[in-house]
Amino acid sequence: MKEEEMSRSVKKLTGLVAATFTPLTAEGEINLSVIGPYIDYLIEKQNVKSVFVNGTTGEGCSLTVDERKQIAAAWCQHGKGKLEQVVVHVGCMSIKDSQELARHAASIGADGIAVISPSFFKPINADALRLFIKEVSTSAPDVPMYYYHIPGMTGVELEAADVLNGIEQMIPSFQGVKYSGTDLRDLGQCVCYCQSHKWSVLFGVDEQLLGALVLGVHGAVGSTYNYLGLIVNQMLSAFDNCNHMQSRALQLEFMEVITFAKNLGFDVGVNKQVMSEVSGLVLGPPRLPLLPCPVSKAQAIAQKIKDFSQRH
Ligand SMILES: CC(=O)N[C@@H]([C@@H](O)[C@H](O)[C@H](O)CO)[C@@H](O)CC(=O)C(=O)O
Repeated sequence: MKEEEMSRSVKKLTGLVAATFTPLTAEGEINLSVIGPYIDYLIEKQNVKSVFVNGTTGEGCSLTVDERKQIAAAWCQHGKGKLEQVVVHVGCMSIKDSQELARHAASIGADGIAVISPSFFKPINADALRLFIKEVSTSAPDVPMYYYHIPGMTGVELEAADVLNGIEQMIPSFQGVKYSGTDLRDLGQCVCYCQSHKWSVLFGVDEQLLGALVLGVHGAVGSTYNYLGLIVNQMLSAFDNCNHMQSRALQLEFMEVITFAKNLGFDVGVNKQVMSEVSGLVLGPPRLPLLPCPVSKAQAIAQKIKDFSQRH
């Protein structure tokens, strides 16, 4: 499909997208039975209707290819008629695994796929990373492709704007970038480049979202929208209505909550337990090397979140 045809047919990815956790049993096996109730919780309790599965929050890189397929299929199947978009993260260390996951995502009707940079053998320049993304996209040529920029986890510091430069010549299905970084100059360059192609820029540092909205990002993908979606949607509305006092107040209060969490230690394993405490969903433990979170720590953070939610 050509770039202009793709742009016409694609549902633009905007607004809040929950980066979902992966439910595991106490024994550490994937637990698909939670996904149906999880979708109902996101929609009914958080007014969040799009998801990003098998990403960082979903411990995607700790799962087997087969597990990732089962999880992606369950989100697509249970989300049919309920969720607006299911975007599947297919990034792996092996390009063959990423291609297999991309093919599978296309077969289950995913609304989009995303890929991080490989991080063991790292691309030496933007050309190499663009080529990697292209070779993955050829396995799902009609599925919108997003580059998932998260240098804090991959250690790949190539500027996202450099990766975007000219990518439309190589990948007609390319539709934007998920920017989980704090370099606002690079982010601004991505916004400019994406605007000219009608692509989406989705920000992934939840506690800094307001700064990115000012630069023109189209939405946000993050872990905290699993349990703070209602509040952050209020912030988005305040921003859209130019109520800067209210949007700033909400963002600063949000930062307080994240600072409290980070001071206690806030990794995906802790975050997963916090989600279980707040939502009542039984998401189970994280997978090694992440360690289970002491319930008391998760409860302290969950209480901060509940207090924040109840104040608005
Ligand atoms: C490093 C990390 O996990 N970052 C989160 C944020 O949502 C993060 O949890 C949040 O900003 C709180 O610090 C997301 O960017 C991750 C993400 O989008 C994903 O799970 O794929």
